[in-house]
Amino acid sequence: MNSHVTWKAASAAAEETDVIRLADVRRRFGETAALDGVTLTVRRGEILGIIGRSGAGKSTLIRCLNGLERPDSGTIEIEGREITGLGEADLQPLRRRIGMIFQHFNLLSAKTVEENVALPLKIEGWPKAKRLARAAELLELVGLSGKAKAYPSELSGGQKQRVGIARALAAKPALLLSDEATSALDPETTRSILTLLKDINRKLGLTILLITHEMEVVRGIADRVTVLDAGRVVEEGPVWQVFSRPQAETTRSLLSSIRPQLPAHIADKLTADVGGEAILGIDIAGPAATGPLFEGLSQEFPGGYRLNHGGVDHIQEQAVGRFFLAVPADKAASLASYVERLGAQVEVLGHVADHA
Ligand SMILES: Nc1ncnc2c1ncn2[C@@H]1O[C@H](COP(=O)(O)OP(=O)(O)OP(=O)(O)O)[C@@H](O)[C@H]1O
Repeated sequence: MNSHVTWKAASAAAEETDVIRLADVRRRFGETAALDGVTLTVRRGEILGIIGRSGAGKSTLIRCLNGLERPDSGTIEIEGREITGLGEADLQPLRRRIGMIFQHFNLLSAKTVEENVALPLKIEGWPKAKRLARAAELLELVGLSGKAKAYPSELSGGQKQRVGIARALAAKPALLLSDEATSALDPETTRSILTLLKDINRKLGLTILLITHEMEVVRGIADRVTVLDAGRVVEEGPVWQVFSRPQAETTRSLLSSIRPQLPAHIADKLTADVGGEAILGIDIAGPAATGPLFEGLSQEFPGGYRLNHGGVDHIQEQAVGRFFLAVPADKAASLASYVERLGAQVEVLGHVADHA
């Protein structure tokens, strides 16, 4: 049977479904379970972030997705087609369905910007005029129309990544896989690249898989997030929900750089001995976070609490609040149940003898 025809048929059948589906994927290296039963989906049109510490299995996952690594067991479907059993010849068209961008851009220094962008089309056998026309279209999309004849060495890091994005999109992939694509860029350039990715996601309905250790990247543009730890999915969900109430210890630790933390001079005084003041950590997200939380608290507990630290952030247009309150120890339980009734999650972090 013509594999091109079956490929097309499988793609058409999966058009309305998920772009990628992994079910119970396992891959060991000796004693190390790099992927230990990973099940996840990337839905068409979404931006999914995958985060995890070094060694969590992110690179192994990427290599399994582009067929460079074969799982020991489990299934990987791309646009409805199971790929784990495919040979090299059948993997080629699959690889073209995934456009990739990298931390160090991977541009060819001896080729011009337009030649770099057109390269995947040259490999596919497009005639020169057509591929240069497509390159021009893509360079306009990424805001680099004037740089077609420039060489990579003449570009800034942000411009190089724009070229990388244009090249990744050349063959109209089903998915853009971003492998730490902003890790080598300064914060301002990172923001401009993220804005571009979000823009392309909206304009073209492009599905994006972001593999990153930068929480800001996921907070900035992802719809959903999956957290990997030691080869397992330990948490997943809409970004605002996971970032407002991380449940797994790994997620809490990964997010510690972007969530308000109890100031160190107060944390240093915390003890497990009940007495003095209790220090409560309060997470409240969604509509409840912009409601009259403090007005209500002041009425219910007049003079009975102090705000130590915290604030309200906005993720995916949802308010995400995190506060640290000091409360007389004998009032802690009733105050905690009051804010829990408003939809907050409360944790007693410990007690301090004096005013902290
Ligand atoms: N080819 C290999 N041989 C032996 N062990 C490997 C191999 N590839 C990965 N591993 C191990 O599998 C685990 C997962 O590695 P992987 O590179 O996928 O993690 P990662 O999340 O990408 O880490 P990083 O963020 O540091 O790149 C690690 O413990 C790693 O040492």
